[in-house]
Amino acid sequence: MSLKFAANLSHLWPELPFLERFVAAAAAGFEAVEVLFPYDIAAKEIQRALIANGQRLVLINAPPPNYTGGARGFAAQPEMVERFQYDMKRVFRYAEVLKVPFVHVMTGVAEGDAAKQTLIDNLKWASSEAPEGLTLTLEPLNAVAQPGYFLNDYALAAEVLAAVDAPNVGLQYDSYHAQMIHGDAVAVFDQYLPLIRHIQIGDSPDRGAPETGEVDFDGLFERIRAAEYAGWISGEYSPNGPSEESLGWMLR
Ligand SMILES: O=C(O)[C@@H](O)C(=O)CO
Ligand SMILES: [Mg+2]
Repeated sequence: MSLKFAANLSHLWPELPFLERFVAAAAAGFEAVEVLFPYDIAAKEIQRALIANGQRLVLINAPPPNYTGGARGFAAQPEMVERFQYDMKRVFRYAEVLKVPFVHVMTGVAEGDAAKQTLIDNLKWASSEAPEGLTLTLEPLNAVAQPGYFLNDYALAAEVLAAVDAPNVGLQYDSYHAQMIHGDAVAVFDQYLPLIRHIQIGDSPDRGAPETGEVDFDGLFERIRAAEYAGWISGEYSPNGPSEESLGWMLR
């Protein structure tokens, strides 16, 4: 089976103005892109870029940090429940206009049992409010990249997902974070495969392009193929040079 690739335009082609990154990604063969926080730009403008370049937007993050003071989410913050619901409604409208299939819900900085329960409750609410066809994802982020971030471990993500128990909420696997957190990105993929709905790839420890660090990409792509994974695989890393020259992983 052929794998489906996407380019993360928040990371790739950093030297280009935002809307020109769609053009560069199309020229490199990407029919799908993801943008972590597109909310600075009117949905219409992004829609125009997608149509002009024959692309679809497969993932955005929530909530919009430019709109909510820069925080990397607050889905696990007990005092922010009202704001979470308000912001998620805005995210749902944005996702609907752009027909986005995945929204990564960010937990923010938090710790403890109350934070975990808040995250579970917020996700239960969001899963029942999400528009048809939209899947919400949780992505464990490593403590070097996101100090104090609540969801910093795959086992914790699995625990939360089991408690939420909703078909439209799943795991976002990122090889860079998996390697940083657990030391073996391939083992993490194997262990949590049944929960994975979306994949991002980058190497560790510097978050460079695949094959510039410690992640075993031969092993990872072998497992992805063996699993007959039918979702998206998005390049989310900081290229050390022209982005076009960092795309060897697509040939796998
Ligand atoms: O891996 C990451 O850092 C991203 O996927 C993300 O969503 C953090 O903003
Ligand atoms: Mg990621």
